[in-house]
Amino acid sequence: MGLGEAFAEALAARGANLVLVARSLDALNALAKRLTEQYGVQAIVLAVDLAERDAAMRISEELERQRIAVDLLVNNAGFGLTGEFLSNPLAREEDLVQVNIQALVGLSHRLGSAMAARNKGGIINVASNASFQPIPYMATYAASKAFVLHFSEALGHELAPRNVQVMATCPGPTSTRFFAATSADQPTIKMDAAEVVVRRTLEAFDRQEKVVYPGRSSVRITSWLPRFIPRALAVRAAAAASRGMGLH
Ligand SMILES: NC(=O)C1=CN([C@@H]2O[C@H](COP(=O)(O)OP(=O)(O)OC[C@H]3O[C@@H](n4cnc5c(N)ncnc54)[C@H](OP(=O)(O)O)[C@@H]3O)[C@@H](O)[C@H]2O)C=CC1
Ligand SMILES: N[C@@H](C=O)C(=O)O
Repeated sequence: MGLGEAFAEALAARGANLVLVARSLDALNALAKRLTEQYGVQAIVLAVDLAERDAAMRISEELERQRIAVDLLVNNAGFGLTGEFLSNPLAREEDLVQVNIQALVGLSHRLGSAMAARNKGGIINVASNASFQPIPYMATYAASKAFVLHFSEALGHELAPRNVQVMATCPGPTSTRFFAATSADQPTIKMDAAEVVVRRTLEAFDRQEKVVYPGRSSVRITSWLPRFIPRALAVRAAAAASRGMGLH
């Protein structure tokens, strides 16, 4: 189960109506049907490729057309690229920036504006344990997640007086399809379950936390270390970890 499906299920279990966004229409429809039947909520499906530059605009226009006001935006969609930066097609690297950063900024701006106007709302942005240091052989991905963390903290400060709560969640390796799409060699035993990561994320959001580390503590420690060692050493250590995961 991906983190997006786990968020959808946990929120449906709390009685929330859902707008589900991804590219895979059949999978979205199957999930919407299951959650509607199981939890009695409404679930609307929007099949959108967030790698397209106008994706956030099209989503917000469709929501306006259907007169849907979003109370909680979960910016979860994202993907990783591994290996040497120069060995990846530039178009894929640019897609990553578009999906992991630009779409998240676009949706935060468009839906965040509507929330601020209503003086009520919430945004959860999915960052990562990769947010805390540069990671050679995952360079663009880790940088995108550093962006998500910093952006969320700053936006949270700006939107707090408008009663819009913003939180970044920083999972460690989690058992989803994420790693299958990369060259990483990551045994499942070392990963957290998506349901646990989502439960801890939503509990932290309920406590009005700004940043949450919903993974196991051994991973959280690796997010502290770079604060206490020279940056060049942190980069070398991250490169060694990447090699350990078979990324180079
Ligand atoms: N798994 C992990 O170890 C960690 C993951 N994360 C982050 O969690 C988030 C969810 O990933 P995870 O569940 O693990 O991975 P999955 O690959 O299982 O899920 C990724 C989700 O993003 C959607 N998505 C990907 N590309 C696009 C696109 N171009 N347009 C629209 N939707 C897209 C996918 O749907 P579809 O393919 O149908 O479009 C899918 O729902 C990501 O932001 C990831 O970076 C953070 C830390 C750890
Ligand atoms: N666990 C992280 C990378 O190694 C991530 O998937 O974001």
